Amino acid sequence: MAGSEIDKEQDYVADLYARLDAMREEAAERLVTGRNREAAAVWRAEVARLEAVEQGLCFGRLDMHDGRRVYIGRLGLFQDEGGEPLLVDWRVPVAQAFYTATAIAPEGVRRRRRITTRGRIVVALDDEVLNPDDAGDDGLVGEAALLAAVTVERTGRMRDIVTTLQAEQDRIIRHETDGVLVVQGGPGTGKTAVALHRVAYLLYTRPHLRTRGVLVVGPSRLFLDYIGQVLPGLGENSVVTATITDLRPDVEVSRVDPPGIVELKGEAVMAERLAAAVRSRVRAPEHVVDVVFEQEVLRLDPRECGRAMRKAVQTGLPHNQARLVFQREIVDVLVGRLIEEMEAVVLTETGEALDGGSPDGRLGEADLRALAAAGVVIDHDTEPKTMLDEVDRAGLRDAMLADTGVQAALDALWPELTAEDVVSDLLGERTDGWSAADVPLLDEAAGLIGQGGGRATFGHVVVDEAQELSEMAWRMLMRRCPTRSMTIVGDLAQTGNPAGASSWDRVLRPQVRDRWRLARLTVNYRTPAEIMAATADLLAVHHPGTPPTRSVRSTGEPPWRIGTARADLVTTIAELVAAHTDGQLGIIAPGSLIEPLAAASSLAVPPDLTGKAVLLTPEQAKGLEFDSVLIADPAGILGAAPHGHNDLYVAMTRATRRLGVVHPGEPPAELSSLRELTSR
Ligand SMILES: Nc1ncnc2c1ncn2[C@@H]1O[C@H](COP(=O)(O)OP(=O)(O)OP(=O)(O)O)[C@@H](O)[C@H]1O
Repeated sequence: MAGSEIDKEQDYVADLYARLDAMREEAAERLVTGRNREAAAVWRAEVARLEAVEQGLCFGRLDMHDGRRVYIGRLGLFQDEGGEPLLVDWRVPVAQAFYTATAIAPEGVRRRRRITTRGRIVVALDDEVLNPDDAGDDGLVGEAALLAAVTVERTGRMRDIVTTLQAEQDRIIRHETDGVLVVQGGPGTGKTAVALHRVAYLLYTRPHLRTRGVLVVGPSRLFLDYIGQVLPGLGENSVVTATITDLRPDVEVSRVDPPGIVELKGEAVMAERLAAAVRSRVRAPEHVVDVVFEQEVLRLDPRECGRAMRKAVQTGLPHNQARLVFQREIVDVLVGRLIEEMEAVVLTETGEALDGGSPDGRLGEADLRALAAAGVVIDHDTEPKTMLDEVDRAGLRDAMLADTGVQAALDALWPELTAEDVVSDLLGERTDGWSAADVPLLDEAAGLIGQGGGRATFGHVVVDEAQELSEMAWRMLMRRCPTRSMTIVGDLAQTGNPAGASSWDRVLRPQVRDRWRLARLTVNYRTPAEIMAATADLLAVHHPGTPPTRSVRSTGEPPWRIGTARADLVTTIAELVAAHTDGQLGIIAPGSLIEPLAAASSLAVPPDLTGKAVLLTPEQAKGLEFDSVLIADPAGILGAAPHGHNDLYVAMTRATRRLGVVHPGEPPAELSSLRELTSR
């Protein structure tokens, strides 16, 4: 590329940064002089957005057949207000061709130019002329830049891929569905990256989501830290990230359930059981209930109770709120009864006959006669009057509701519940702490009894590693997304949770019926072909029919295995870790080996993702990646959990370059075809 061409682009890029600097200055000034808190918040967000786009502000240019030239970058810049665009945001329609135009379908593009910058300096230009005559199409766009991006050394923090997004990814990012979009794809196909870029896209194209809020759910805090820089790097700082457990910060998780229990607690039928448990706490009495109020014994008929209960249930309110309706109904009955008795006393003093009045406290015929005999004038033109007016009745109602005796009687019929009581009663255990699998149960119970007030909801929810969610966790999430606008990404072959998904239809249909669309990603950008080939046996046995992903590159380095005596496993791994110098190393081991391996190699527990060597379980490794991966005791991983084969698959597919396996004794059959190293 002629130096002068780089110089020209350098001048252009320098102008873009100058414009950016001017906008930053203006935003900073407005932040200082802002009139109120809302204005300050807006300008603070704008300052953050403008700061975030410093690296790689402009990364592409399209030269169109009609002579237009479009520069593409992380945000839109204009000459001045209402003026010519200098830089087009990657999310606007005209920028799409940068990702999708091919020689066969050039979309009006004559030339696509990639502009690589370091800081504010243009260091390389890479041109593709889209000429239908030389369309050797492997489906990849900007292959050189893509390969450079996927081979770069990993740092323990995910980066955005806005400069090298591929067409199949771009189509998902811009998918127009309002409902649920499920993205199924094998390991390394960019599901996480795509989900996060889709968030940035949706926030840009549907501004109302900024106020409604976007939630990104991930499998662990470790994973959320790993992806934490991506959206800010795209200028989006307003997204909430959480694990399912984080959504209930009031619940302290302190126990781990065995897999069989996790599975049971995750099943949707638990929702029915909880609902039945709550319903069973409301019980109509079989006999008359005596309610004592200020020395009066008021009799409550089972039928009256039943009527009040039905009325309360018919409101459809949650248990604790419906309880208030029930109480009001019953207290009305009791007040009526009390008034009857009070009036009976008055009337008795007149020496006349009684008819007991009517249940609502209105005067009966005999009462009216008795009152007339006593010289009380009744105005027959208006409603028959009781001797006590509405104010008196209201006062009596309040006094009754505040009375401990009355409350005790009402509580026995319809008790106030807490979610904690409902769940521990159902589980038949008075727990000394909660497990992660209990959280969706507590949340469900809170919804049933009306404890969930103030629960945050979101306009769009992204679920990553979505195969890990139990049916109960899905219910919990749906309560936070009333519009059911969601992007769900995952891989059913990687399910590790015993209560996780084996079919998208099965988990989603009960929630959204057929309002979901499936999109697939097929190209593996992380794992080289040699490593994917080594997973073929595992996939064939446990997920027959699952199409293997197509790796974008091979490294010429097949994965290897080393057999050791069990007693030597930890020292063998320690030696390999000590000898490792090339890039970031992930050591993936069954939970039982974490402590001894950490001690032998001075590795951090819990893992530190920015370390040169990171020790984790397959569960913790989910969604992460390392330059090299060492698997310790694959048979231990296979046997440690019901979905051990999926855990091993996850472990094997975390490497961007090299994979090694150390196995005590014979290797598991699925790995026996790996090249065996006899000496290290
Ligand atoms: N178009 C792309 N350009 C550059 N890098 C890419 C591209 N697509 C994906 N990658 C990189 O490939 C790696 C894998 O991506 P990601 O973690 O999103 O995959 P995944 O499908 O979520 O994987 P898994 O299911 O194994 O967790 C990441 O390093 C990501 O940056």
